[in-house]
Amino acid sequence: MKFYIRVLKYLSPETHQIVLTIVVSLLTSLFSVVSIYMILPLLNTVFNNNTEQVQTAQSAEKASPPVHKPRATSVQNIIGNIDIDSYKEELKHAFENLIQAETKQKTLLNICIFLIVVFSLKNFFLYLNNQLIIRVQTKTAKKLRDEVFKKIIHMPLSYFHEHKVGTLMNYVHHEVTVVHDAVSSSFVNLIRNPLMVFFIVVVLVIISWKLTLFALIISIASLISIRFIGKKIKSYASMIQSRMGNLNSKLQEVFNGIKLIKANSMENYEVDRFTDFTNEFRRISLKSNQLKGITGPLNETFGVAAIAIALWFGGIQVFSGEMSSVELIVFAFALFSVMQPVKAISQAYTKIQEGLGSAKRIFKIIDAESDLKNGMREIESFTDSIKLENIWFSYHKTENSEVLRDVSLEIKKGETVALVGSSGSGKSTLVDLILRFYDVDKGRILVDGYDIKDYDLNSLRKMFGVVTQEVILFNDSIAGNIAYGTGKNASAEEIVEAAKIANAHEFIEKAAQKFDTNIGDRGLRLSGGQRQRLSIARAMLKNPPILIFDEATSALDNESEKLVQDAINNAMRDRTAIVIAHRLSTIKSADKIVVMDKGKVVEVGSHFELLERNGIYKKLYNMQFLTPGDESPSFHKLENN
Ligand SMILES: Nc1ncnc2c1ncn2[C@@H]1O[C@H](COP(=O)(O)OP(=O)(O)OP(=O)(O)O)[C@@H](O)[C@H]1O
Repeated sequence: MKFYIRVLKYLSPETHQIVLTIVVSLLTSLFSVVSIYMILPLLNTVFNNNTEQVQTAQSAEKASPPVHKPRATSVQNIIGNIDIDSYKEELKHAFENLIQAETKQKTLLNICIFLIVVFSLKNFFLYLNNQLIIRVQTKTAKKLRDEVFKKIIHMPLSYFHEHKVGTLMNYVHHEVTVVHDAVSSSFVNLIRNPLMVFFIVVVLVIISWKLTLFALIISIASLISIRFIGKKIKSYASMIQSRMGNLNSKLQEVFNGIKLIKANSMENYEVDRFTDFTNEFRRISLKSNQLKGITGPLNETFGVAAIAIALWFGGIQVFSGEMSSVELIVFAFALFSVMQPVKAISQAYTKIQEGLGSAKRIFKIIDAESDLKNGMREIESFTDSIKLENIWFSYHKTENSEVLRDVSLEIKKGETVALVGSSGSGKSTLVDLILRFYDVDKGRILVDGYDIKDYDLNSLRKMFGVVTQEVILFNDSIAGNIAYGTGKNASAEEIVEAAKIANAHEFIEKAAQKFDTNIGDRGLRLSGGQRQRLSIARAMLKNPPILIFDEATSALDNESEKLVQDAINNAMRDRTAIVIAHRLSTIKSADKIVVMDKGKVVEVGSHFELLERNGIYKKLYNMQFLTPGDESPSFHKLENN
């Protein structure tokens, strides 16, 4: 219920539209019922051939054996002071006055015209009603979708490690759609259909309260059984929902790693895994649909049973002269008409339950607290240094899982600091902590003397330009890709200038539409080195005081590497830079080389100081450059320098 109220709160700004929807629902229901009730005078007029003069329902009734008095008494006995029969008579009179004409034929014509008008109005209001519901429902879904996306995108990086991409996509897409459907179902089945049922029941009671009572008992039995099945369906539905998340993740994983799959001829293996998955998915869908399928036939069986009992009981009343045969026909028709909304109401329970389940999951996302608290301090420029003071960090927050242990380091403005060390020694993690993708467990990181936790995250990250090995490019023009993330409208000149610094200008000029060339989905139409240089150009346009290069050249061939390395050297001029590199050749000229091993800083010094120290750096250096038969040009380059 709590969640239902919360979903309703999303609708609350649309109060005027909701009120209008209710009014139109009322009119729709009213006209639907009037159109059913109109059949009574129509049948009376058509079936009564005895007189030339107007044959009204009342006169038809009067022509039948006297039945009202004993019935009126019995109704009064049961419903106290309410004299239903006299209301019924008044209603009939009102109708008859409206349609009565001098001849039977004219009366019939009036009835038919009235019928067309009433049905037209009913359908007009039905259309209006549906349109109003769609407006509110799509607005609610849009609001929810925007909010979920906004929340997710602002969550810290750790959140994305904990949640599969497919599951997150499922929240934004599928779960919101389920709530969207539940909203319309709520409007129709909590407002329009109940009103419709109410009005039809009034008609039924007017015709025969006894028959109505029978039908009501059957309806209640039907509702109870549907409710029971609804619960089962709900649990299957949420199971399918979570599997849908897995499906998205699975597809994402496979298509992103398509190169790896093909290189290892793993297509068939992936097909088998996918087939296992779809088999399981089908099994659950089948079970859920088996249950869903029972709902319809069960409803109809109960509905038909209600009508059959009503007809049997009504027939006996007609035999005993308590009601006319025309009334019985209209009663059966009205009862049949009430079945559809009752059925919809009973099925709505399942739909609304599914919607509430999705709403619950969506609100869990919306309410998720980010463990990275934003600071208030703005940082306009980098003036002094970055200091890491005895920092400890672990991804899993369990004992002995620390990735960084008691790391202290100072990076002064204008310095180029290189991080080296074996794979998994914690270099990238250290950089991620400086960017505050995660918070340190112990110790602190200071930028210009203030803890980075005190800074506003956006303003802190504006100080950095990051170039990583995996370059993320979008399906946009080259210029658009370079300008991404600058937060300003970069001029064409600025973009060209950035491209020049990044050694990218030459290949861009050769492209079909130069800077306007679309680079295709994820930049696949570019070589690795070109992508790297675009990424450097992007960092240059942002013009940050501190640059971070994470393995920026490790995936390139020697020619590309040289171009990218030159671009990096250009970019680093007059800037503070943190460089992570596996190839030691690329960081030889760094002011400070920090050697990391198993999460600790083990050596710090210049290239030659570290070689002299004869420690881990020397070992790494020997491994990379002095292997017999190593023809690495990097080696020659280093030695020639
Ligand atoms: N998101 C993560 N969740 C859990 N553990 C992680 C995560 N990222 C990295 N690690 C672990 O932290 C340790 C340090 O990883 P990190 O990427 O910082 O090392 P690295 O020195 O940059 O390695 P490489 O040179 O191979 O990139 C490794 O043991 C790695 O498995």
